[in-house]
Amino acid sequence: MNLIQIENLSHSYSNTKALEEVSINIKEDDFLAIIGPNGGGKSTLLKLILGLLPIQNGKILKNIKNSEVGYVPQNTNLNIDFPITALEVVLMGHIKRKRKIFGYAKEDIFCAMNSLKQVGMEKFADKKIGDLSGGQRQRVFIARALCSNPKILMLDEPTASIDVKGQQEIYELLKELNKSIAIVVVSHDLTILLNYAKDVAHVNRTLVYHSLKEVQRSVTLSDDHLCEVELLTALGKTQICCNHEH
Ligand SMILES: Nc1ncnc2c1ncn2[C@@H]1O[C@H](COP(=O)(O)OP(=O)(O)OP(=O)(O)O)[C@@H](O)[C@H]1O
Repeated sequence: MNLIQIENLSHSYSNTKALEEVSINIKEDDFLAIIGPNGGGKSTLLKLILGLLPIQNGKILKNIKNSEVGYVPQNTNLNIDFPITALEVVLMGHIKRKRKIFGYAKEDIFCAMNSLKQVGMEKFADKKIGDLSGGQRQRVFIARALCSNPKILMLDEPTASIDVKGQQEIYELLKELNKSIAIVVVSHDLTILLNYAKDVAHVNRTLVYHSLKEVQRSVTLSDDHLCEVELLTALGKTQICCNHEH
């Protein structure tokens, strides 16, 4: 089932045309990587899907509620010195939360703990967010986005400034979550493309969609090792061809 249908979406900022005639569907079991050069329009696309920017041209049809689109923004490492625990960060994402005068409602804490459990961080509930590693912190932000039981989880550069081991753990977590939630990741990191994503959308004002299996097959067929530049070049084109010499 299509959870989100995007049809002929265009968006401009004063004189800059950021997106032009972009169409793509997001289905319930998708693991979609959105890649492309700096300034290509990836964040604009994400913001339009999330309703953070008004639609100028084209359509976004959602077969789910807005609250069922979970979002993990970029740069969530900001304000890590703020004295707040992992559990409190997750509670902040609880849309139905009834704030009591002192503390939180029991059912909200139960829900938040459940989200922390989903990302393997329940033992760190009372730790200050600033005392966690980059990878652990990102898991907490994912838990926050899981609070509203999303059908799609959208993440903007989820592994930026996280060490390799932490990145791997985040990807494995996303793979696990993808058993029941569609995952959409904006990333410059090709690991996610090569090992985790099922499909890829290359966004550079226009959008070119590829099934990743087909891309990998065509890129690896002509070579023993996968050249990242070739892969990116191939993804930027409608026709994939990697028969040239190294
Ligand atoms: N608020 C804004 N006002 C004016 N121009 C903007 C604004 N936001 C983005 N742009 C321009 O729109 C284009 C697309 O930007 P966008 O941030 O969507 O790209 P991106 O692919 O997410 O880039 P990056 O990979 O660097 O984050 C760029 O040319 C950018 O300069």
